Amino acid sequence: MLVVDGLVKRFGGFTAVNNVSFKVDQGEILGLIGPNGSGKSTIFNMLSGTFPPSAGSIRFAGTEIAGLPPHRIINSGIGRTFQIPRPFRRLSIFENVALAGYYGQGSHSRSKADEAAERALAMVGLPTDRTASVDGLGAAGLKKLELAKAIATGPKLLLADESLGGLDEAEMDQAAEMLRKIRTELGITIIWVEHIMGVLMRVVDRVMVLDHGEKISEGLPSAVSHDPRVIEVYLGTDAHATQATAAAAAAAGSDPARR
Ligand SMILES: Nc1ncnc2c1ncn2[C@@H]1O[C@H](COP(=O)(O)OP(=O)(O)OP(=O)(O)O)[C@@H](O)[C@H]1O
Repeated sequence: MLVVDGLVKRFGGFTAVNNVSFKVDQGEILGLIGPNGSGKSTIFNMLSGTFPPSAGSIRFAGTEIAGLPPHRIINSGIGRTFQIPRPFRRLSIFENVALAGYYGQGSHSRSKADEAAERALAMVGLPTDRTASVDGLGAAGLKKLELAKAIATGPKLLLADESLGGLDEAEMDQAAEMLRKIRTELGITIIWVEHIMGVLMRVVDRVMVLDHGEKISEGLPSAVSHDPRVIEVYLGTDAHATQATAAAAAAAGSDPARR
């Protein structure tokens, strides 16, 4: 579905992403991890058209999209969430999501945008009435709103920049379950950037690890969590817990009822 080849991003003389290649298959959840500043958001920004790559190719569903503007990319079926939710505070929850739906579909039908908003809000478990205010939402609610906005754009591929940092255990579990549901029920392929390995490793099919803008590891969670380089640059003292989570997820994954 997505084939990225030799992706490079330079900011002046600084190379933030250096010759990164990877593929994502239809229906997959790929975890994208790495230390702060390793280039994860920069990759998302290139995939979503926020800025053009300095070099390299991004093929989505067979079409080259590198360097296209964000509205063209969103209309082609790539949606994204942002780490820091910034909803329009003067609009209701519904209006925020409907606006995203209106922008994302490209065809500019108000009724289709409203329908997309209703479906997306029901999916994430937020009120579908037209007047509920954004002001009542806490951290978990704002993240749901962010997801609903992305879903309303009708993506085939979702770039989820989650950052579950501010949430409690139950809310994190719910957010992880939500991504699974989005994949299973809506058939949306997902790339997920998240620092909390105890949640991410339970959900993803594969993991790709960046360090200083370069891909240093890629594979099944169980294998990547044992990779000495990944432990050295990223997992550190979390390595054992991460390995245990990945092993438990692999065991659960062989049970079809859990997939
Ligand atoms: N617009 C920009 N101009 C200059 N440098 C930038 C720009 N955007 C990102 N960078 C630099 O590129 C590097 C990669 O940043 P990026 O935000 O992609 O990392 P990240 O892996 O997403 O980090 P985090 O986990 O903290 O979100 C960093 O050194 C950052 O300072």
